[in-house]
Amino acid sequence: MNDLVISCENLNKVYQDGSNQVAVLKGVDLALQQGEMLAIVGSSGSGKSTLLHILGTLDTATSGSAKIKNQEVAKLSRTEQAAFRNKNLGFIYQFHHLLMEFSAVENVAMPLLIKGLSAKAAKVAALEMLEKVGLAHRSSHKPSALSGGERQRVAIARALVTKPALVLADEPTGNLDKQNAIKIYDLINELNKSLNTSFVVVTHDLELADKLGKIAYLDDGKLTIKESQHVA
Ligand SMILES: Nc1ncnc2c1ncn2[C@@H]1O[C@H](COP(=O)(O)OP(=O)(O)OP(=O)(O)O)[C@@H](O)[C@H]1O
Repeated sequence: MNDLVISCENLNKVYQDGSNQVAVLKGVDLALQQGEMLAIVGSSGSGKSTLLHILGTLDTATSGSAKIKNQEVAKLSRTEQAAFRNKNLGFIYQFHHLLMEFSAVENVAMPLLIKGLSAKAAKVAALEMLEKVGLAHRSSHKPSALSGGERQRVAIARALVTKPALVLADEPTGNLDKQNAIKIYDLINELNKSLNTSFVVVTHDLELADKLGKIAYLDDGKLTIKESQHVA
């Protein structure tokens, strides 16, 4: 068994837009080893979110193969896909999607409660993860009492608390200023090193993309991958 966390071959996605067919992904190949990180860049509408959704089992390709941890995810039933997501994947979005009426630690504990952990065990693990993202001292605060950067840290802790093999992030710093965005990418690098979690991050910002190990350029439905110049 290889250690590929992502293996895509000849992935195609065609949207039916009224009577028009729109080909968004045209024969995308992608391989990522466990622990590697990848930034996906490309112009608006180039298909970055579409690709991320396919990798996240939230959408299916029109044709081709998408394996996550050697599992052809399109072959799973909807219920199996949900279980697969809970076990193997974490998600981070531009707008953190935290539950505003719950504290930071309650937000981070939520995926573990859904998995069936006891409230006590979930809280202990959530506090540990908040410590890793530098927010242990803000654990009892609700999102409304946190800064934008702190909220994104809580969202990262929530994505990682189940120890997923792969985290998929769509413009995770799109809502932050540059200084805070850089801090979030530094944190992603730290967590990648300590947990061996793979990250695939969609961003418009080439400078931030360069902080991850590889950059994939999506253009006219094709993906070109380059090693970044960044030395961690
Ligand atoms: N459900 C859909 N039906 C029809 N067309 C769609 C659908 N979803 C996305 N598209 C089209 O597919 C193309 C790719 O969309 P996608 O959201 O993946 O791009 P993106 O690179 O993430 O863009 P952005 O950077 O603006 O978020 C766009 O032209 C979009 O309009």
